[in-house]
Amino acid sequence: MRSISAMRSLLLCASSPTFLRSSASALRTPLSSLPFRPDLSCSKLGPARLSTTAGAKPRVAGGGSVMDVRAAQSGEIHVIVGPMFAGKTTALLRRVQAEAGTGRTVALVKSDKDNRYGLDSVVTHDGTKMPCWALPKLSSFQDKLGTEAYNKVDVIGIDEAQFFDDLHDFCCKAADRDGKIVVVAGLDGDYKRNKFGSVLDIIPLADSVTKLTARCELCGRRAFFTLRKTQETKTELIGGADVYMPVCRQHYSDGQIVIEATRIVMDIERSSDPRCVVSSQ
Ligand SMILES: Nc1ncnc2c1ncn2[C@@H]1O[C@H](COP(=O)(O)OP(=O)(O)O)[C@@H](O)[C@H]1O
Ligand SMILES: Cc1cn([C@H]2C[C@H](O)[C@@H](COP(=O)(O)O)O2)c(=O)[nH]c1=O
Ligand SMILES: [Zn+2]
Repeated sequence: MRSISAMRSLLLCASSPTFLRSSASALRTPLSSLPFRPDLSCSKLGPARLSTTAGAKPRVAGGGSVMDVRAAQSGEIHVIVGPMFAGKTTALLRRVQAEAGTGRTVALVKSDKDNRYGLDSVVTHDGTKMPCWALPKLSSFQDKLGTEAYNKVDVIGIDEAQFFDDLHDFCCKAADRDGKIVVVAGLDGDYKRNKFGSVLDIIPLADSVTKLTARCELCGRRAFFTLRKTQETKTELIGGADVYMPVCRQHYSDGQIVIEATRIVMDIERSSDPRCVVSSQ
């Protein structure tokens, strides 16, 4: 009993404003003092990668009571997964744009492994763009921005989340400790339908999880999987429609058979090629 009441006192103490760490929401400042105020047009590319629009809106209205302060501190994690071409990046940009539209300060991050369209922007398969930070790891985000700017960020959008090894730790800290809204988009599975990176590890941390589907390129039904069209077997292989296609369950299975058959034929051709004969000695 004593330990339960001790725990309760600790929790009450932890919810007092003085105990609370400084956070994005607590530090929310007039927009005029923010470092960047670009026009948040997805199709416009500019140097600024922190975005907001007019009239900063507090995450929790009015009050000022302990409960309000605690609620205002509370971060969120929203996860968007699905195969390639499902619209994950489109959904991420829409969400981040909507948040910026309410006056929150947003920052967008992607892995620097994804150099398909340059490193200064997140780009969807149909060409919608938004400026971003391209980082090797998420732990470098705060350093890149500087602590002052980091504290002013309300919403962090992460694209290509499967490429970040430190995704779990970063999301935990950003949402739980720093009160950020974190919106994560990434592949839940790789071309073999194995879990990809740490994306699935953040599901237990999430407020919401959305699994999107694409259209099967072969039959037009809903596509849940990504088929790799080449013989390359390494897990990470940057590419677009040249290398991958979204497929339904049936065409994923058929695709594996075709790819395996192609591999066998190529192996046979290679072994019967006189230039490839290896001495048995
Ligand atoms: N098989 C495909 N090949 C190329 N582009 C596609 C294909 N299927 C859908 N798209 C386009 O890709 C857009 C989604 O792009 P995006 O949001 O970048 O998806 P994701 O991030 O899930 O890969 C769709 O709105 C559509 O215009
Ligand atoms: C399936 C699969 C994909 N990738 C790479 C290919 C692309 O560069 C990205 C996914 O981009 P998208 O925005 O979701 O279209 O991931 C990979 O490296 N390995 C895979 O198995
Ligand atoms: Zn199909």
